[in-house]
Amino acid sequence: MEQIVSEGLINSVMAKEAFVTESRKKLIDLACLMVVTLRQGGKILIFGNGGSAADAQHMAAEFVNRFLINRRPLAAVALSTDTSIITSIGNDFSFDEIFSKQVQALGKPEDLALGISTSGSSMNVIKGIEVAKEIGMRTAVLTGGIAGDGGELGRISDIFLNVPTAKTQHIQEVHLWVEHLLCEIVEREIFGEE
Ligand SMILES: O=C(CO)[C@@H](O)[C@H](O)[C@H](O)[C@H](O)COP(=O)(O)O
Ligand SMILES: [Zn+2]
Repeated sequence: MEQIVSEGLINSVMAKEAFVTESRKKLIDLACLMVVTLRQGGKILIFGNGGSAADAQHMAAEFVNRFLINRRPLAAVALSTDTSIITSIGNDFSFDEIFSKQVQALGKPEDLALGISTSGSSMNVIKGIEVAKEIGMRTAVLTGGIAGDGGELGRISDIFLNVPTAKTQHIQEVHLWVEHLLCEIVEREIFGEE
């Protein structure tokens, strides 16, 4: 048990370090894309599966309510939360379309689609990003995997932030850290130290 704790700590820290070494600039680029989107009256549509579905709604809550500063709400919607929409699309059409149909319904060219996938290969996230591109939206993804190219999602998105480790749990741990950093940068850029 001691070993599990020690290895978990070391691997988690190493995943963060590897991410920052590779993607510090891309993190800032994505934060800037979010700032531009929100300043121009666009919204951020966030989606992913499992733990990443939880991340999507966690992040949307930080934007709509607050992160560190009391300020006006920022426009963000998690597409992983409406069980009626998700089950009806999954039941009547395909689970692959649970995000793409919502992006079609809500997305506007001035919006940003943010997909989250530790494998970079979940078909419903890929389809969500594809539809966002068709609409003319900005697109970004948080991915993982040792290849470092973000998989299919990395290939089709404007910006991808990849966590270069094979372990899903550590990719998710870094994703949450990155999501909080994005919220902090965006909030400070738009509202300063209010
Ligand atoms: O939280 C975890 C694993 O830590 C799982 O729920 C995980 O998110 C699910 O298996 C997802 O379906 C994985 O999808 P993805 O990240 O590869 O797109
Ligand atoms: Zn998990």
